[in-house]
Amino acid sequence: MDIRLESVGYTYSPGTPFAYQALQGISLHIPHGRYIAIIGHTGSGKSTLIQLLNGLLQPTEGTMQIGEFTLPAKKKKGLEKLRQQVGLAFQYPEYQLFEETVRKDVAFGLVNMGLPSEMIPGRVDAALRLVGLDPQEYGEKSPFALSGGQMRRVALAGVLVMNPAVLILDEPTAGLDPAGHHAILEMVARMHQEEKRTTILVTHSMEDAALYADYLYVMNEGRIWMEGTPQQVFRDPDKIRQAGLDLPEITRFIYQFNERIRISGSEVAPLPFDIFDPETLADELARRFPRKGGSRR
Ligand SMILES: Nc1ncnc2c1ncn2[C@@H]1O[C@H](COP(=O)(O)OP(=O)(O)OP(=O)(O)O)[C@@H](O)[C@H]1O
Repeated sequence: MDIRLESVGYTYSPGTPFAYQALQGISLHIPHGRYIAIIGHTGSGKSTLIQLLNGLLQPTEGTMQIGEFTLPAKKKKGLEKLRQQVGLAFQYPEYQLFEETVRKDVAFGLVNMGLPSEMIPGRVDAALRLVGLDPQEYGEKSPFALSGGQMRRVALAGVLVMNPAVLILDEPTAGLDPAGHHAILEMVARMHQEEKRTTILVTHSMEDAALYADYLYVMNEGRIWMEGTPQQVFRDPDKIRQAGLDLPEITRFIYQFNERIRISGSEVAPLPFDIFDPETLADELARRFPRKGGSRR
């Protein structure tokens, strides 16, 4: 499902004294199957943009084409269908859990869309497995008797059960500890690899954007400030900082390392800027500084 936005703008409460233009001049093309990250400081327009993408808001300027859907749409019915195909997991999605059991909660969207009841249990259990929860073990539990990370998985299963063509995750790891953070993002990465569903991650973490996404949009004051692969975007630290953001820590290290070897006139080769994970960095450094004279043992 390709996504195209042409000069899209969005104004809250237009024509009133409270009118506020949150987005302007947004043009972008996301081909199907990409893993995108949207980054930007607080208030830069990320949430407004993703609410446009799933039809919760309609553009007040410009046009959008999301698969077969054209926006602004004249009929509400089309927007409901769009929302089924573009799944949006809000920040702290666990606050939206409300049913007595995990299975009932995950089934909610399917029941609502009128899917025949005999088709529901199979889809619900498959969605639970997809997020790493055993349906036998968790299906009949109360969602409120689960850990924060497990609740988030249940909420995500409730989005995935609709089998959306596009999955949007608004800060999916906010409030989780480092292990929970890593587990959720690894799970999303695995699902993306297996299912090639367009995935859009909204994040404040430059590290996560660089590690997981193959294309980034940097938002600043309601506009797209930069876009490109992580390597392209993080090659311009001044522009990143002008948007109130910083480089991933590994990229900062690489800049400093390359600067040191340049100043010292060392013959060590500079590090490439396409490294975003510690293991690859360690390998590159080990190659540049092999132990002399073999093992000491
Ligand atoms: N309902 C609303 N009415 C008026 N202005 C709004 C409304 N919602 C958001 N805004 C304003 O629109 C701008 C963009 O907000 P948005 O929530 O899209 O930013 P964001 O990048 O998602 O921020 P955060 O990282 O804090 O979630 C902000 O200046 C915000 O104050």
